[in-house]
Order: sequence, then C-alpha cells, then structure tokens
Amino acid sequence: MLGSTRESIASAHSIVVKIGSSALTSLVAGLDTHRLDLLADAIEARMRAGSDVVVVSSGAVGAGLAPLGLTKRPRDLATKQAAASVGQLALAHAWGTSFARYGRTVGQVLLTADDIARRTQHRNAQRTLDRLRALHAVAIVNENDTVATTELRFGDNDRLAALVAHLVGADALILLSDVDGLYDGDPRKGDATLIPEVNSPEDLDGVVAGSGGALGTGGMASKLSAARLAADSGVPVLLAAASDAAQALSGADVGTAFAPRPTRLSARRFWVRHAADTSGDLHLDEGAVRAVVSKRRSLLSAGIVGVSGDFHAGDVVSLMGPGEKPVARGVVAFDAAEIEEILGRSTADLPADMQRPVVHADDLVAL
Ligand SMILES: Nc1ncnc2c1ncn2[C@@H]1O[C@H](COP(=O)(O)OP(=O)(O)O)[C@@H](O)[C@H]1O
Ligand SMILES: N[C@@H](CCC(=O)OP(=O)(O)O)C(=O)O
Repeated sequence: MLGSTRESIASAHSIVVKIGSSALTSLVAGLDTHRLDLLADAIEARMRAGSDVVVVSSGAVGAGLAPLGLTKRPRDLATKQAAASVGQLALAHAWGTSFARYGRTVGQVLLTADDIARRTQHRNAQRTLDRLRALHAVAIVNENDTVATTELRFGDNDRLAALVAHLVGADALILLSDVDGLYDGDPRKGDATLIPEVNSPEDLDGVVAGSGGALGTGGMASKLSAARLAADSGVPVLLAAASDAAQALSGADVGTAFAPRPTRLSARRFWVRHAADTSGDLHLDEGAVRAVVSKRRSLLSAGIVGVSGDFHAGDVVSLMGPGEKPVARGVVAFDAAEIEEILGRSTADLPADMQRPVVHADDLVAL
C-alpha cells in the first residue's frame, strides 16, 4: 500500500507544495532567501521533469516582523495583518526573483476560507490557477491575511494547501516544514520515533501531535488534519523537511507518506464536509444520530429536537448529537423557521408539500 503511495507521489503530474513559515523565516533574520532559492531549485527541477506545481507559501507574517521592528510573532489580529501586508510583498518578490533565475514567471494568489466556501469565488480561483498553469507560470498561494477575520481564517496554511490540492485536482500534496516527518511525539520534547507511513487512522493511535514553533501556527495537529482532508479527496500526502525538498520532490524515500482513502468523497460531499461554512445547527435525538451516522439515512423532522441559527434552505448546517457533539454536516432542505414548525413531527403528518427529508442522505457527511 505504502509503496504505491510513494510511487503515486513520485509520479504525480500535478502537485501542491506547501512551505511552512519555519522553513522560510526566522525571528532573528526574517525571510531567508537562500533557503527559498533552494526550494525554488527543487520545484523548478520537478517542473522541468514534466509536473505542474502550485506553491502554497507561508511566511508573510514572519517576513514582515523585522521591517516593522517587531521581535516576536504578534498575538493580536491587527498587528499580524499589518506584518502580513508588509511581509507578503517581500515574500512574493523573493519568489519572483528566485524563479526569474530560470526565466520562470510567478503569480500571486491570495485566498480566504470564504473564497473556497463560495462557489463563484471557488470557480474563479480554480480558473486563475488553471490558466497560470497553462501559461507555465507558478502560482504562489497564501491566505489573504489582511482581509481574513478571526472567524474566516483558515486553521492555517496546511488546511489551505489541502483545499487548494482539491481545487486544482492535484495528484499529490507535499508539506514541507522544519521537521523531517511525523513522530510519535513532539521531537522537541525528547525521544520520539519517526513514522514513515500512515495507511489508516489506526496508524495514528498513540501519536501525540503537538503545537508548532515560534513562527509556525498550526503545529503537527494541523498537518494531520490537512493530511486527512487531502486523503478524503483522494490525494496522497508527503510530510518532509524543507531541507530535504530536492529529495521529497524527486521521489526519494524521505518523510512520512499518508495514503489517501481508497474511494474519494464526491466534490459535493467534500465541499459540505471541509469547505463550506455552517450557517446553523440542528439538534438530534439519539435515534436520529444512529440513523444518519451508522445507517447513512436521511435526517427526518421526527428526529430533530431543536434548531439554532438563522439559515435558509440550501445552506450547510451542523448536525449535533446529545451533549452538543457535532456528528455530521449537511445541506438543509428547509429554512430555520420552517424547521421550528415541523421538528419532532413524523413526515407523514406534515403538509404534502413538506414531506421530504430535512437533510437528504446524499447531502450529508458524518464527521
Ligand atoms: N508528533 C510530532 N511530530 C513531528 N513534529 C511535531 C510533533 N508534534 C509537534 N511537532 C512540532 O511541529 C512543528 C511543525 O509545525 P509548525 O511549526 O506549525 O510548522 P510550519 O511552520 O512548517 O507549518 C515541528 O517543528 C515540531 O517540533
Ligand atoms: N498566512 C500566514 C501563514 C499562516 C500559517 O499557516 O503558517 P504555517 O503554520 O507556518 O504554515 C503567513 O503567511 O504568515
């Protein structure tokens, strides 16, 4: 299984490479253009070998600190956004200068979670990335930090990279960081063993995924959830050290390879599960939780005990089990106000024009 995961990464035609802040910036020296050049070298080599590469580059905040006289990563959103606006300019310029050594043009693509969640923006971003690829330019993607609000933020760029991999239909996602793979515990805290392959969720039993470094944001936990997200869309993931970029991009046996799930989620269900923002919650009784989670049935009005949020038919909502535990997500077929009227009632007792599931099984994804 793993052999085939590494083989599919080695032979992938379309690749998303995500580079973490810790690999490109440091608190003392800011943006490290020498390391960035080495990464561009490895990416260019893979492109010359026939692959399309989209780069997701973190590092805007890290690159903006020194020019603003800041000595540590700010905690408040406004200062982070100010640092990102300064740093993004330097970061994009550095990528442009680096790829120019090869006569290669770069394009900057700044996205927010909202862009990925809304179909029109989603399609526009897809088209831009596609056209850049057709024109042999490298897209340098980052979160649009200056407009993203706390609620709109990606968990971090690992998640953004996995969503971009889905968006461009990539065959592989390579996450480059300051650590050379997934360990069973945080390697900074002492003895830990590298895990070369993750084929199923059981391979993660007992793994402690800790927080990131001074400049990283998500730590290992966000890389694991990004790997799962990519796996859901059928994309194999390699997590490796940025210092091993040349090996990682040329198919060498480095880092941790994550196998994709054998059957990928449909684009619609992937969107419901990972990309869309939820507009409200439906609260389910035990029987309804069993029906939608274990039996993969549609959610009927009889199993709903409460509704919160002001949403409309067609919005994505969270399905909450007893104890306020989110158990599924789905596209709702009624407005919130209509559900207030029908909750707890069996479908046969509803007016004829309302006799349909509240969330159809095809529009529902268990978490
Ligand atoms: N189980 C683990 N395996 C590997 N690294 C881990 C683990 N738990 C925590 N880490 C830490 O996560 C860091 C990488 O996350 P982060 O700093 O967010 O990187 P990036 O900036 O590349 O996104 C590593 O430097 C490592 O110390
Ligand atoms: N958009 C931010 C990066 C946020 C982020 O996810 O950072 P990292 O965990 O280092 O990939 C920036 O460019 O500084």
